[in-house]
Parts: sequence; C-alpha cells; structure tokens
Amino acid sequence: MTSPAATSTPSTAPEHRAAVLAGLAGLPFAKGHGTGNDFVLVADGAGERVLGEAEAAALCDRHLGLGADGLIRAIRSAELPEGRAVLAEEPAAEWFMDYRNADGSLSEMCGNGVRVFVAFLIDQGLVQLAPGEVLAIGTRAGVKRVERRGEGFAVDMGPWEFIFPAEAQRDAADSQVTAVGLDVPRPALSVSMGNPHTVVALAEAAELTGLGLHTAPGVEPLPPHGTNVEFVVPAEPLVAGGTGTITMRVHERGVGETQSCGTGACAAAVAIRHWAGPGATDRWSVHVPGGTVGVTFVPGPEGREHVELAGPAAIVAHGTLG
Ligand SMILES: N[C@@H](CCC[C@H](N)C(=O)O)C(=O)O
Repeated sequence: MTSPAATSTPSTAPEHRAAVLAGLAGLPFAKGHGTGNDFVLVADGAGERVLGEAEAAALCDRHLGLGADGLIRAIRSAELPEGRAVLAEEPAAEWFMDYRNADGSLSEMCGNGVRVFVAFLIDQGLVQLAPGEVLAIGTRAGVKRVERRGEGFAVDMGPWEFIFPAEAQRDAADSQVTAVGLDVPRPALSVSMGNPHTVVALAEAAELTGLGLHTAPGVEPLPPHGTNVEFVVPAEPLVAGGTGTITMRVHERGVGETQSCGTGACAAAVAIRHWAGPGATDRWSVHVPGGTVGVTFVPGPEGREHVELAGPAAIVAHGTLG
C-alpha cells in the first residue's frame, strides 16, 4: 500500500500551471461532487496518461485550471502496483480509484470520492450497477464495497482505528488543536479511516461558524502523515436506537476547507460515539456545508466493526481540456 502524500508542492506559478495544462490538451474529463466535495474525473483504464502531482494540482487549481478538491483517475487495478495488491485480495475489484488532493498529494482514501467514482464509472458506461447491487473498488486503503442505494451509494469503509490508541483509551483525547477563532487549544481525538483525521468537539454552533479555516489548524502531536481536521458540534439524541446528529466543518490535508469530507464524517461519528460512552447510538447523520451524509456502525464479515458511509453523488459536467 502506498504511503500518503508526497511532501513537495508543485509550482503554483501561472506559467507553470499553463504549461502543465497545455500538455493535457484533448484530455476528456468530467466534473462531479458528493455533498459539495468536488472532483475532476478522468477515465484512463489502461494507465496511458501522465496524471501525477503537477497535473492534479494544475487541473484542481480554482483560478488557473478546472477547479476541484481532488483529481480522480479511473484506472484498471491491473495497471498499478497498488491495484495489483488489491486484486490479490479481491479479484472482482477491476477498477481502481487513483485519488489525489488539490495540491497534487496522494491520499489513501476519499469517502465522498469513491461514491462519485462509481457514479462516473456508470456515467462512462464502464460498469452497470442496479439498485441494491454492490461493486468492489480498489483504493490505496484496500477494497471498498459500494452499494447503489436510493439516490446515491452506501460504502463499506472497513474498520476504523485510533491513531494513538493508548492515549485515546486512557484520556479520551490524544492531541490539542488550535485554530483561528478558538480562544484556547482544544482536546482532540485522532482516528484513521485508512486516511488520518483529528476530531475536535465544540460546545455550540457559534463556535463552529466563527472558525477561520482559511488557515490550517495546528495539531499537536500531529499524526505521522499529517491529518484532516474535523470540527464538530454533536446534538441529541446520542442514545442507542436513535440517530445522532453532528454538524461539522473540515479542513482537509492537501486541500484546505471543503464543503464535505466522507472519511471525516466517519471519523467524527467514531470520536463522538467514543466520547458519549457505552449506550451511544450506532447511527449518525452528519451535516456539512454541502449537505448530509449518513454514518452507521455495522458488524464486518471478519468480526471487526465496520463503518458504512451513505450519501449522494452527482456528475455535473463533461468536457475536454482545450
Ligand atoms: N484530503 C484527504 C483526502 C480526501 C478525503 C475526502 N474529502 C473524503 O470525502 O473522504 C486526505 O488527504 O486524507
């Protein structure tokens, strides 16, 4: 499995962006989103395109490129080393979601992205998926099973993990987070959904709206590969059998503030349920600026608890790089 994000940042100079985009002339693309988390999508089944860090950053540039939170390439799993590792686990995972953040860095997983990815495969006629059917998708966080459900998709995101398990169990918080708009550092809990997250609970909606997320929050200690930071306000009921409600804003690693983060919503539900203690509900609605996603804790086939993420996915445009 590839470890995350390259650490160097591609040049943001306009002439560099223009040169990279000129090299992509003629490239067909689509634009899609899941609850406002938006992506440029490219079908490159045989892996013939050069779509690395510089290309992703240029395409995702909101002023000089197409503009998106990330680039998703649909490539056959057999064409990538990470994909071949996935095929050894699940031979049915023909398609691999090759995801990069807006700054060009790799991430292991994108929860909104994988729903939009499947919508794109259907849109391109690369797969057919009837309501209730499940498609196995290769990702850098392993195989994800995506079910077509209602107006969108439900994804088995696999098991969650604490990033600092000893501290999380002992103190219910493992780090401190600072951000523009917060008077003092706040305790936080770091959760892996394949990619890293740090969740901070705030007391009220006014604190959430008052945050300045144009500046990256500070996290101490920082998880080894950086982190996405979710600020959350939970609301009642949190009790078993009910649906817990969370309002969330997020600052994403490699992007900045986004309208939504699927893996972040899952991490938020993990942290809030942990803080609520025994008897808390397994079903959550997470409200983000771009809409609402559902998070449910379910038993996994191997005996571990899995997280299911459900939400919409839309393909809104098709085009060709000029
Ligand atoms: N920025 C994230 C990757 C993208 C997460 C995504 N928005 C989601 O919906 O899960 C990272 O670097 O881990």
